[in-house]
Amino acid sequence: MNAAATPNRPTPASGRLRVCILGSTGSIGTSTLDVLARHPDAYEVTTLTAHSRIDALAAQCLAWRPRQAVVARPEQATDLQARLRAAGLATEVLHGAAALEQVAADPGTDAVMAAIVGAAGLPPCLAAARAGKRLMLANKEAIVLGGALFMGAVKSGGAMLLPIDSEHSAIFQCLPEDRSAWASRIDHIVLTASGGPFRDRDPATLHSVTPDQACAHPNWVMGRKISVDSATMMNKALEVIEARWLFDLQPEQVRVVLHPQSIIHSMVVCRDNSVLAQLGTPDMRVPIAYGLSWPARIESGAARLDFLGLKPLTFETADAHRYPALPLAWQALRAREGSTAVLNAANEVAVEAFLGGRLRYDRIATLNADVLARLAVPETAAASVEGLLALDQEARALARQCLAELSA
Ligand SMILES: NC(=O)C1=CN([C@@H]2O[C@H](COP(=O)(O)OP(=O)(O)OC[C@H]3O[C@@H](n4cnc5c(N)ncnc54)[C@H](OP(=O)(O)O)[C@@H]3O)[C@@H](O)[C@H]2O)C=CC1
Ligand SMILES: CC(=O)[C@@H](O)[C@H](O)COP(=O)(O)O
Ligand SMILES: [Mn+2]
Repeated sequence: MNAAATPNRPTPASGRLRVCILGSTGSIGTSTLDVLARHPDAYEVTTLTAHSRIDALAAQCLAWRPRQAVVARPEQATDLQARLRAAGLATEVLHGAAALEQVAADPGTDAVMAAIVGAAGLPPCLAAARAGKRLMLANKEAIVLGGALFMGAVKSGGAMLLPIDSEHSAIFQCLPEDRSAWASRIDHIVLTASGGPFRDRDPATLHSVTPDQACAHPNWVMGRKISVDSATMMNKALEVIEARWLFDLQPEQVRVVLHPQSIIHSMVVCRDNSVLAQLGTPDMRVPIAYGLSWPARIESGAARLDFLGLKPLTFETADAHRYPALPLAWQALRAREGSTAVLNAANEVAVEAFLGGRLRYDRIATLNADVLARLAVPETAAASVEGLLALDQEARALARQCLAELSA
């Protein structure tokens, strides 16, 4: 196949890949800009988006001079537009959820970095997929919510879906470029999990954990929501579901092992029991650089592994007693389609409540399990975006009800 002729490996007149970053003010967004800054001749930033950090977005716009910027609300847009005009920038400032979809599908953009946190990222991801973009997916909640519908949009839109989540990038890096060869090669995959900040803590004491303690990840610096997910291992549960869809696997073909050093980012166990692993220092700029440059490789800024200076690489069982959220992934995958959307929605409500001081840490998994068990997913819910978004809302309402019951 002529790579240059495919829509996701475009050759714009400038010769530079035109990149939209959804969620540019976050951890993945800023790491993406860090990688892009190393390659000014290869990439151009067309679009930056933010939700609450408008000052940070303004600074990014001044540095990158994008064609478009998106914020959440009209008054933020008016304010930012005035600031950028005063600085002599022609950037058009848009606002709202529809604007995110618009910029994700913009014909003047070749590649979309999906770095919004949470279910809010699904509609713009779908828009990018339908428009045939190179879609670099960090926003795991979007694929957990979207499931088969998300993958269908990627296929029918002719998009190139590139995993950014470190584990899924690792698996992707271990697999051949020809996707039709994947099924015959893979026996199963092993996602590595750090175990988070409470790997050695007595589970009976987890009720008193504070948000700052939960966000103190041992190996990665990330946004607060994913940091809490890593502590509870809901992050790994979401990643199991994400892997099921990205690599078209059965639930039992996705396994998890604790690897506290986060040096092996995940592994493919092949049919012949050969194991392929991807290793590196824990730095998201590696998967981001690979998403931007695939199938080539570019400098990322990450430190190289020093094998002689490494601590021993160790492995442990991911214990369901310590991490009760983890088994919910397989439970949801085996239940009616749409159940993973329910689990994700419940978790978003639970984590927000925990970060806001309204839910005990050790009740996040309880709330998620309760919502998953109590909500009867309608048969056709997963057949349309509207059905999935309605299900997401229903699960959030039930989660808020469970929250009130747990706090009573
Ligand atoms: N951080 C990491 O290392 C990794 C992250 N991921 C995944 O990548 C995604 C982003 O994570 P991370 O960068 O850590 O998160 P952050 O919280 O650091 O950043 C989130 C970004 O999304 C924006 N945002 C938040 N809510 C909304 C909304 N409702 N609508 C539109 N934009 C919104 C934020 O804007 P603002 O800042 O202006 O409020 C910010 O730009 C998550 O899905 C996470 O699971 C996956 C692997 C690793
Ligand atoms: C960097 C990344 O991809 C995160 O999802 C990371 O995996 C979190 O680490 P654990 O969930 O393994 O603690
Ligand atoms: Mn990950």
